[in-house]
Amino acid sequence: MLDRGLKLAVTLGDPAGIGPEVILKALADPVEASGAWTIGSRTILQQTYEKLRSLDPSVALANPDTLNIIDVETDSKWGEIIPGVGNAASGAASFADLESAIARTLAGEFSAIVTGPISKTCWQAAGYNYPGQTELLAEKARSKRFGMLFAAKSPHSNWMLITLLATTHIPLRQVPDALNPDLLTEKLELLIECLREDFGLETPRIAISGLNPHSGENGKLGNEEQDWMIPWLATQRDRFSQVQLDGPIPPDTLWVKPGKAWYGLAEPAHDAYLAMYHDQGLIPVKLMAFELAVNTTIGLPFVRTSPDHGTAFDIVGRGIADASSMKSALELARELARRRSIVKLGRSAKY
Ligand SMILES: NC(=O)c1ccc[n+]([C@@H]2O[C@H](COP(=O)([O-])OP(=O)(O)OC[C@H]3O[C@@H](n4cnc5c(N)ncnc54)[C@H](O)[C@@H]3O)[C@@H](O)[C@H]2O)c1
Ligand SMILES: N[C@H](C(=O)O)[C@H](O)COP(=O)(O)O
Repeated sequence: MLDRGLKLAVTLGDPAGIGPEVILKALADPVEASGAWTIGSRTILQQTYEKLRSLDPSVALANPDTLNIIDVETDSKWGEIIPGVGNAASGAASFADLESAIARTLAGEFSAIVTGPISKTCWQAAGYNYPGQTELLAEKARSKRFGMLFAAKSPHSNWMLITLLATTHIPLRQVPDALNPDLLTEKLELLIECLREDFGLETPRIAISGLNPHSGENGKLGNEEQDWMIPWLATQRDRFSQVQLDGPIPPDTLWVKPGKAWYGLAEPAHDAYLAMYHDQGLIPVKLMAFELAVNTTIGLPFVRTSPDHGTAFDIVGRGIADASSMKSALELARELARRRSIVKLGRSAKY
């Protein structure tokens, strides 16, 4: 087997959130647990295990005693970690876990990182000024070009819904100024590379969203489409003759067809979607596929996936957190890492 020895680093995310719960639930499946190393507090895993067992002894859970754990205990100077209450201590812990996972992966110890959900507010409380895990991963890996891509496999049709966000963790007010031809070129190039290398789509069909209502309605409802998006797209069509590039498509109707394809009611018209901003792309993704979608960072020298949900502090300790997205994140990480190792083997065989 080519993936023998494939090792995944699985960070707990914010230890006060549902990360530890969804990890124990997902790793209850021996296939998911194989090659997985959790990075974070053993004590938190043990406490979560005992709490969930006390709520429902029949629930399928990995026993921490059977897991590979890289134990990272947080310095007591940060104070106490309180389940369901994110604070500086939980922020410092999730930051330290991720730093450890990145350093170990860059050193060759792991093939991929699967991150539990963190709270950006708690990172800020601990003094870490990053908009999210994506940006820390890119900085540590020295990746200048990177992107936040969501992938979800439809249980109705097996179709993979793939969405890249052109802008990510910035205020909505800043979006129009952040968008420009250079940024979209970078994101489009990354998307095409990823579709080819990670998803095996050599001649992908990509739908590019407009920014304004009705894509600006010929300049009546906004000018970005007329001023630069339409000319930019014409240039990209010349550059990528093997790629179908449609757009700028009015954002309100762009996700109607993928919605039908997701439920198996129509053939998909595109292989991937480029959304202009966070919620433009993620409202449809999470509406269709909250339980299954995976957040993956593209442009890194290693594979990184994460569930699409957050810390869900409101349901911590109740035993009701759904682990499906974490399971999908583990599966996609394995699939992408395996694919990359095959490509690498192929390349080295040629020389
Ligand atoms: N991968 C990540 O690190 C990641 C992803 C998304 C959000 N976040 C962060 O998480 C924090 C909380 O974000 P939010 O409240 O907007 O979103 P959230 O996803 O944490 O919660 C939204 C709602 O969905 C529910 N929910 C979430 N995951 C669930 C699950 N697995 N099972 C059952 N119900 C679930 C929650 O109870 C809540 O009602 C924020 O700091 C945000 O930035 C992190
Ligand atoms: N924007 C993502 C989402 O809404 O699911 C998530 O916050 C990503 O965060 P990271 O950069 O921490 O992966």
